[in-house]
Amino acid sequence: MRPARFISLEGGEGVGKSTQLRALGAVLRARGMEVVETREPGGSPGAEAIRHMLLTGAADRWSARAEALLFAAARADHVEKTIRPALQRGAWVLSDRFLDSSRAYQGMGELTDEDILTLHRIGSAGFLPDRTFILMLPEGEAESRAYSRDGDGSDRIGGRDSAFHRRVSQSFARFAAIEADRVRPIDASGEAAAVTARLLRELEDLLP
Ligand SMILES: Nc1ncnc2c1ncn2[C@@H]1O[C@H](COP(=O)(O)OP(=O)(O)OP(=O)(O)O)[C@@H](O)[C@H]1O
Ligand SMILES: Cc1cn([C@H]2C[C@H](O)[C@@H](COP(=O)(O)O)O2)c(=O)[nH]c1=O
Repeated sequence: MRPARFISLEGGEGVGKSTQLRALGAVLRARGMEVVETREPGGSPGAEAIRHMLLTGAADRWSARAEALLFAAARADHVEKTIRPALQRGAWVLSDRFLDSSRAYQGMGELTDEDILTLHRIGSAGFLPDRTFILMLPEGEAESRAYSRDGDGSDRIGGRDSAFHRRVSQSFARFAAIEADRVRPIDASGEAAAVTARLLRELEDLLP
């Protein structure tokens, strides 16, 4: 029997991660697999409480260092309480964002990529997904998808300026280029069903 797998979906705001996570979950369940759909920040009661603290309030509510530590703490709880137990009982776990979001959002300013990886080693023993998909979409398209969903209301981090979000997207693209074994770029344009088909092609070698 093939082992349970941990898959993360990553990318900037509005690229279609949540939509694809649900679609992928439905396809895998139709094959008889147990699937746990989860998200970050969040995915366990403790991490959901931290999510609320991270995504609400004033833009300067947290310093860059406090913010990175809170994401790492939420992830530690998520891994321990939700992800590892699900994998141990044989379920596949699909997570809407994981470590690479911290690397892309928190690891390119006051803190470096190495700092974020160090926090992850401390918080979650360096636990990594078996495969990570980076959903890629031209900037304007992602923005208009997010706008059609949220209007002007975005969360504390989503509301940062477009230069910030451009750097985030560039960081994600870099991870896909330099960590090609784990991290796969996926063209997120076109119909949702076409994107799901691209994801499944890139997952085929791991499927039972
Ligand atoms: N392939 C697609 N074509 C057109 N619209 C789409 C497509 N996929 C998703 N959408 C729509 O775009 C919006 C953003 O999608 P979704 O919430 O899945 O993105 P996300 O990456 O999870 O966003 P965020 O990180 O900001 O939460 C939603 O309104 C969704 O219905
Ligand atoms: C995991 C993680 C997330 N973020 C940011 C990215 C988004 O702006 C929000 C999460 O909102 P979503 O609608 O659920 O995608 O949080 C981050 O900055 N760092 C992280 O590690």
